[in-house]
Amino acid sequence: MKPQLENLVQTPIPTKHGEFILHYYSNTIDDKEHVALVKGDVAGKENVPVRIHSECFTGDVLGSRRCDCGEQLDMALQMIDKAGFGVLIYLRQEGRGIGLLKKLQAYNLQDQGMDTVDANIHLGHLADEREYSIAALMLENLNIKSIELITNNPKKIAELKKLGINVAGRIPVESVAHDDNVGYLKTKAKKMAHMLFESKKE
Ligand SMILES: Nc1nc2c(ncn2[C@@H]2O[C@H](COP(=O)(O)OP(=O)(O)OP(=O)(O)O)[C@@H](O)[C@H]2O)c(=O)[nH]1
Ligand SMILES: [Zn+2]
Repeated sequence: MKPQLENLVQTPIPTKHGEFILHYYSNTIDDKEHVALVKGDVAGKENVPVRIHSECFTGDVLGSRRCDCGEQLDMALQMIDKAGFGVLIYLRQEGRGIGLLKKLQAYNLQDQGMDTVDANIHLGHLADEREYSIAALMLENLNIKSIELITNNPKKIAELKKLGINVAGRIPVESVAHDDNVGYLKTKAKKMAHMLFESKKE
């Protein structure tokens, strides 16, 4: 049976990036609380700016400097606010899908010299175990015709296209690298094909 999604509640959330409507979804794929933060009128629209953000408790909530997630979240909301319409889909697939416990273990392995990809593999996981069918169902539920995806990750774009989402373009979201995350960002560029440091490539 095709996975099902239900839009159970919508409620206004005023943020520092203006007013959004938070949509709470239940689904038949997992028991996680996936949400979409929607600004303006997106139904029936083309080229809607969309950020599909995977949960990062350490980066999003604690402001960890090991990664760029918190900054990307903030930058994406700012972009959507500026555009006057758009969607932030917040998927509860912590740690690129391996969960918080394993991500924290992976951090300790990274402190012993492994990079973010090898640490996942050492723990018996894939480098990236995420899956975007819930995001695709949310976009369908919101009746969005085509999106401009806020991302540096080409794999995310390819996965969404495979799920039938019309990705009309990409909006880069590059934070400023610093000492605590530059190694992590370089690994993402080198091993995961993220479009980072492009202007600095010779
Ligand atoms: N396993 C693991 N997960 C991480 C690590 N650092 C961040 N994450 C998780 O990675 C996810 C974010 O993925 P990223 O690869 O940073 O970015 P992306 O979403 O693929 O790409 P962008 O759209 O460009 O941000 C979140 O779920 C984080 O919890 C790490 O070192 N190990
Ligand atoms: Zn993070």
